[in-house]
Amino acid sequence: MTSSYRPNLMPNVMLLGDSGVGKTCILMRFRDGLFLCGNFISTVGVDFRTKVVSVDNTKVKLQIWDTAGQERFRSVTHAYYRDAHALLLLYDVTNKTSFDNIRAWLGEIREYAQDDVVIMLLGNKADCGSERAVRREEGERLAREYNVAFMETSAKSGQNVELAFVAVARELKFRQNGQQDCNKFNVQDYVREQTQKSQCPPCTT
Ligand SMILES: Nc1nc2c(ncn2[C@@H]2O[C@H](COP(=O)(O)OP(=O)(O)OP(=O)(O)O)[C@@H](O)[C@H]2O)c(=O)[nH]1
Repeated sequence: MTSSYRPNLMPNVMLLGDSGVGKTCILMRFRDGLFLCGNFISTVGVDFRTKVVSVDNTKVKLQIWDTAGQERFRSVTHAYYRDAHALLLLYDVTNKTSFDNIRAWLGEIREYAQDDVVIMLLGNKADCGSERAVRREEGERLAREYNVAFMETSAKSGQNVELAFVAVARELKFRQNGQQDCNKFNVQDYVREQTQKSQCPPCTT
């Protein structure tokens, strides 16, 4: 029956961050499980994809907007902020400038997005160990300062990519159910727990 495929929730999720940080690759990894190595074609304006995720028994159809990081498209992308329910804000851990620019991105978010938008900061390209220019702790500190969730990701290895989208889907589902004030779900705690679990050494008992 078609009704079983009807999503309960269809939030808009936007990908933001400097050009080249990996927004399109994160989306391709999440949606199609693919990574096209070395294939950098800058997004023009805004691109759109959907993917359904299950949160407990709720189907959440994420409507994902992949924006161009290039400055010349800024006025186009600003027009979409207002309709976003969640923002995944990326920097590239091998590119210090992209990290330094996060404060400016957060300023734009404050100016153009809804006050209650869910924001998650992602340090992408975590697979590039030897080229790293931004330490994980720096990302964590910045996220704490702005009171947003944080994790490092890799579109190449898939590290934390699914988790990032599922975490915002969970947060949005709980908010829609009016449970945001009940301490039942907190996206920052959830992300911290889940990333700690994945970093734990294997159990020996
Ligand atoms: N090693 C590594 N490379 C990545 C990763 N994510 C993206 N890249 C590479 O980074 C480059 C840019 O990726 P895109 O996803 O096109 O970047 P973007 O943020 O969408 O860029 P704009 O569309 O210009 O805003 C490509 O050459 C990708 O192959 C990652 O997690 N690890």
